[in-house]
Amino acid sequence: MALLETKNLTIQFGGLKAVSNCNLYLNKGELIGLIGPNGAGKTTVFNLLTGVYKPTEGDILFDGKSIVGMKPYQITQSGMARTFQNIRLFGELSVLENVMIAYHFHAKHSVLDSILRTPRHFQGEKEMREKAMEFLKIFKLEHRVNERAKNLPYGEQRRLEIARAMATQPKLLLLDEPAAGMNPQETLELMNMIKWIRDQFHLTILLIEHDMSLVMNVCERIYVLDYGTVIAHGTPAEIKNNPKVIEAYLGEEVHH
Ligand SMILES: Nc1ncnc2c1ncn2[C@@H]1O[C@H](COP(=O)(O)OP(=O)(O)OP(=O)(O)O)[C@@H](O)[C@H]1O
Repeated sequence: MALLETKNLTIQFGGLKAVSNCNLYLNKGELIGLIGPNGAGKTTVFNLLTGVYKPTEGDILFDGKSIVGMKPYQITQSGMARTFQNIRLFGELSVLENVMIAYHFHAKHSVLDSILRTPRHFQGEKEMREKAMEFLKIFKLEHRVNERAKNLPYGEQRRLEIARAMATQPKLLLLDEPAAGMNPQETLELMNMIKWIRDQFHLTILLIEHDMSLVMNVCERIYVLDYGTVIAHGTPAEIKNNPKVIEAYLGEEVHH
């Protein structure tokens, strides 16, 4: 069964259809790429999926239920997490605190427990800290736990953002250009890590990436957007040889 399915998803900004009749489906456990030239509508698709924008037309089914009209926090609670193209961390907070904040979504102790400092509060905090540490280890950030997020090198900030998204215990993880600004070695490590967390946590992942060669190596299927429309969909091998895709990317080179 599809974990996520969009049906004729469309959004119009003034005269511009940023996303037009977009049909995506993601089966449970798949790692899917969403690629396309600059301005193709990739981030807008994420904003639609996460409730930042409401579609002009169409539907989004998550785990079989429509999520159109739900608020972003409700969508997060229902099991979808994302990272952003421009990193959004709490720069002044420590690495550990950044992850613990996300974990609060699933906290078993209430705010009242925290205010009253009940035993449940301390137990809850302890569990949260342990869970957060687990994710930080996976993302090789355990040596940074007490540093302020803003002082981390760029590649580590990107990994921290993913660790934080993971702490909300999502079923679906949306990653917006996770390797942007990383060097080839960091990129390779990150891609291996993404594959690993997918397997380990039985996650489904949708990954936006500008660089085609990069998604080719990790994704099982790829959707290609151009001017808001899906112009191609298939396995990496199919996408690589698709004339429409080649044209869209060649066109981009001419324009830049
Ligand atoms: N809130 C908005 N209001 C008006 N236009 C918007 C809005 N958000 C996005 N757009 C437009 O929608 C189109 C798609 O933008 P989007 O950021 O989704 O593309 P993208 O594929 O993510 O590009 P990039 O690779 O550069 O990040 C662009 O023309 C953009 O200017």
